[in-house]
Amino acid sequence: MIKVVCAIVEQYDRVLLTQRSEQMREGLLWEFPGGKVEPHETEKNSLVREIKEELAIEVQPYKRLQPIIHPYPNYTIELIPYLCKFNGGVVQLLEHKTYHWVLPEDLPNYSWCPADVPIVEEYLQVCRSRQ
Ligand SMILES: Nc1nc2c([nH]c(=O)n2[C@@H]2O[C@H](COP(=O)(O)OP(=O)(O)OP(=O)(O)O)[C@@H](O)[C@H]2O)c(=O)[nH]1
Repeated sequence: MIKVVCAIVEQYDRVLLTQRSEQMREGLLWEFPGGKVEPHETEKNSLVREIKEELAIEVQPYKRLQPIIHPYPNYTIELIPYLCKFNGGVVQLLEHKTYHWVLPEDLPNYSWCPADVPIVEEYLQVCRSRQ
């Protein structure tokens, strides 16, 4: 199973989404940015590294949400979401097609990677519990 971490980066009342580029697996679908955890790397270190490599911004993971195990046709991933603070930098698209800063209420309107659908749901619950 491939272990993948993803970042729910919050700034003010919006959250950062990225669209995978055409050449990537799950091309053109939307995701929370992140990537595979390398051996001997902690989940948080891996997430900070991936976000810097892909988007050139600094994030600070502070809360792990419920991991999702999702079988794709040729491999299975464990997708581990973290709520993250935005710690600065300007987003540069080094791998993705595009990005959006989105209000939580608009999250269901995106074409998500299938593994992200329950994560979006849990995040919306987190947002509701804050009100
Ligand atoms: N980063 C990320 N990957 C996700 C999400 N949801 C999801 O199904 N995935 C899948 O998890 C896998 C992670 O691959 P990746 O391509 O982002 O990871 P990476 O940058 O480390 O990959 P690389 O080895 O191609 O450089 C892909 O199959 C991707 O489609 C998500 O929200 N974020």
